[in-house]
Amino acid sequence: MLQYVTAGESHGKGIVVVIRGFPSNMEVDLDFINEELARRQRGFGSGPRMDMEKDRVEVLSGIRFCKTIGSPIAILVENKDYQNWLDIMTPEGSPPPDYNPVTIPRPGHADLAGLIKYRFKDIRNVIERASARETVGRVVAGAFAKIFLRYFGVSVGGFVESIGGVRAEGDLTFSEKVARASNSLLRTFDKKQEEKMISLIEKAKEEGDTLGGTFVVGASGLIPGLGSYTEAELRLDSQIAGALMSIPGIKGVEIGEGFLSAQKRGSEVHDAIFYDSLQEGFPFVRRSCYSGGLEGGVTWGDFLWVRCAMKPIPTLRKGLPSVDLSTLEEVPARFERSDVCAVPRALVVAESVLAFVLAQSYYRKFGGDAIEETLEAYQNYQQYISKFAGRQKGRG
Ligand SMILES: Cc1cc2nc3c(=O)[nH]c(=O)nc-3n(C[C@H](O)[C@H](O)[C@H](O)COP(=O)(O)O)c2cc1C
Ligand SMILES: C=C(O[C@@H]1CC(C(=O)O)=C[C@@H](OP(=O)(O)O)[C@H]1O)C(=O)O
Repeated sequence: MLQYVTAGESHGKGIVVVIRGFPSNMEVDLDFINEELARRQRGFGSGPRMDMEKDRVEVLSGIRFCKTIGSPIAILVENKDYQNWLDIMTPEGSPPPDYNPVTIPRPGHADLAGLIKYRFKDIRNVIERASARETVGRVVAGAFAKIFLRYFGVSVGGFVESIGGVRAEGDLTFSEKVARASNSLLRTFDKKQEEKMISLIEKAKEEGDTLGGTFVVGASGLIPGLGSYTEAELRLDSQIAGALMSIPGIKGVEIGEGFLSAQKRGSEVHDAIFYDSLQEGFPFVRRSCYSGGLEGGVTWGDFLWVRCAMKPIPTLRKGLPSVDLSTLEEVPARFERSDVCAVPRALVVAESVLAFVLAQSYYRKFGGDAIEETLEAYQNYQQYISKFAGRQKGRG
């Protein structure tokens, strides 16, 4: 079973991720993992913290001479900002005499709910772990997953579709959109609309406000048969939705055109099946992908896509009404250094969690202690898939 766990506070020593279950002998490109971390840091609308941090992995275990050795992989990514928080984030001693606990919760953040739940007096304890700084660990795990998926010819990507209601437009394929988005400031594919989005973010910033948006993530090169309809938790759509929904700020996930299809007739949204004898490998093709590439919680092969909605950032410079819990007075919510819009950064996190779920489903299907064994099982399955049409013919 492929799994990971992250640990670490936003202003603590660093973020740690422990990943278990990857087979041995997998080539690990640390430059690629560091580039994934850098991608998570970039994106118009980010706050000043992203100029301060230079996220890079320090491998603590599980890799030798650029290859996995089958043991748990432990990685540390240091927080540069820790140096400015030593006396506040120290695991030892007690708070400095002039330290003021945080007592004004921000609407939209975990502050109040976390304070109540964990019986704290200082919201700082909540902020530190609820912060999306933790997503550093998810991107590291996702980068390993992307490396694993490459062995099977799978690539994962995405693009921003809208910010604050301004939508990118263009009749392009998924991969064309991903390619165009990859070197744009907001990771979107429509230059013209991007300018409008940037102005919107600048205006929100000036006015002490924040913005959210939507993005699409997907994968290509998939085999048919990942996931299962046999048990609720094995459905790949539920695993993907759960993983994406766990990203801080993500409030909506739809598989393919989930919400649009609710307004249409079946004949308009179910992806018809065609037989193309010239198609190599798997000849049953679809000419549309409203379903997002999943039926019954199982991939039908090649392509899969999902749309996510991110709410506006909860920390507003012009704080919404809140209550100072130490006086019970109504006061504006505290402002603490923050992003204005993190949709392009959240997209990188979403790619990572999607990659990890897909890596889990490949590993569940093919297993193996060493990557050679995983590939052997995969090749057997590929052979079965390529002969599938021939075997079925005449059986009806
Ligand atoms: C990449 C990324 C960056 C974020 N940056 C901030 C930020 O700077 N300030 C903030 O208040 N929230 C930020 N958020 C969102 C909060 O972490 C999130 O809204 C909060 O943890 C509450 O969780 P919920 O929105 O899922 O309910 C960010 C989220 C992501 C994914
Ligand atoms: C640190 C990151 O994002 C942080 C996420 C975050 C939040 O509340 O989620 C609040 C801000 O934290 P800080 O006030 O320490 O700058 C963001 O910068 C990061 O993405 O690496």
